[in-house]
Amino acid sequence: MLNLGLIREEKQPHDNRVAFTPQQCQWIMKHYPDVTITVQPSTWRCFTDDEYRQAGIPLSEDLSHCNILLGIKEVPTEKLLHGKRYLFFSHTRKKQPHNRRMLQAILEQDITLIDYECLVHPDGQRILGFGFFAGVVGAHNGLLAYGKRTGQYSLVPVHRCHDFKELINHYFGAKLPPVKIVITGSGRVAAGTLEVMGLLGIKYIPPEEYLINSYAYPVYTQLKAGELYLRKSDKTYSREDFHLHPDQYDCRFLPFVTATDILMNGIYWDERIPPLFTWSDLAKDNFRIKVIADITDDTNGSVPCNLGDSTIEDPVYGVNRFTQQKTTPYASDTIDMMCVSNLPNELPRDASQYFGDQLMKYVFDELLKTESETVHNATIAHGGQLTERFNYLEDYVR
Ligand SMILES: NC(=O)c1ccc[n+]([C@@H]2O[C@H](COP(=O)([O-])OP(=O)(O)OC[C@H]3O[C@@H](n4cnc5c(N)ncnc54)[C@H](O)[C@@H]3O)[C@@H](O)[C@H]2O)c1
Repeated sequence: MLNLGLIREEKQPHDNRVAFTPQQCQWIMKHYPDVTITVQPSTWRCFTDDEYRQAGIPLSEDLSHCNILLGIKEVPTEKLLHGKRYLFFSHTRKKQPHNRRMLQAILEQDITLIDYECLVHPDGQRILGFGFFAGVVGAHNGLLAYGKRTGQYSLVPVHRCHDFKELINHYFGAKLPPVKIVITGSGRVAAGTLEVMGLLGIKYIPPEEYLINSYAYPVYTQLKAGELYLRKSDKTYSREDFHLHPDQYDCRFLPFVTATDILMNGIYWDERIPPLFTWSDLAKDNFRIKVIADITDDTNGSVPCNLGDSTIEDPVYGVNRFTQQKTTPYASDTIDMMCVSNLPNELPRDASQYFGDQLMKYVFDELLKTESETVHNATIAHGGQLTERFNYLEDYVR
């Protein structure tokens, strides 16, 4: 018998997402007679307690009978239950200082920690992530900001919509000016931005044509890593080599800054990868980009004028192109930056459903097995010890 518990998100500020929707819970209980699900009540979850109740899913404050507890964000140490098997995003594998105490408590309390982020397919691709809806919301927010800046159209903020379906209804009849949009990346985030392009009927143009032509209707192009980076020595690109030695590559984004109104950035980035452009490029007269939806969202990262996160309530700030200072947006010398770090929380019902679908498809049966390589490889702590794979965290917890 497997007793699953969906825990209430306790980390501040409260996250509104959940691992399984009421309908998904119902489906699981119907198809897996040996599995029960109990939901800890919550007033801030995107699905209400009543929605679970109506789906026939029991609610209980006490989850001590559960053998697996599913959350989303880190669990405050005082809320951890001794000896349980937990799945959530622990953000400990890079030795994040703010989660050190939590991992220590997990070890002290004999808890098994399986980290969603470490669950991967055999080819190394991550199984779970919220990137798709980050891409959807980020693209929408970028367009909304451009509409505010130009005064040419207006869009409803996503977080005012009940769900994605309602957002799509708002797109009916939306007419955009002949704007040029560049999308970077090819992962889940990029897929979400492409979804919005499709829904709004924005036309795809190959990069070479996009660079030299003007259009009487809205268009976008997409730059994947292979189109963005070239090895300095021989002007080639190999994915494997780039991932190993990104510092040996040049970035080819610059021509696009003179041909683009909105940048939607969804490319993977770390410190060794060259940025898309520099501050001095930004100060030049021919720098045409007016709005950047930096969905990747690394402060001073692939987009150097990302000066830190913005919030769902106040998603856009301005950056003065010459003084490099943060200011109010939509002024003549500003580039307007959308740098929300928790975009999927604007569409929590859909983001949760998508997450639950992936969890169901690729992880659930693994959890039921006594031995699973997928689960084993994502297990950070077990029986009061770090697992072999995560032994490198020893100095972090000691
Ligand atoms: N703002 C938000 O709310 C939000 C939400 C989710 C994700 N994100 C960020 O967006 C970015 C993209 O996320 P995603 O979900 O599309 O990722 P993804 O895992 O779906 O795709 C990442 C892409 O980067 C490439 N990649 C992976 N490892 C790489 C490496 N070492 N070097 C170079 N390229 C590599 C992959 O080939 C893939 O094409 C990430 O930085 C992520 O943190 C932001």
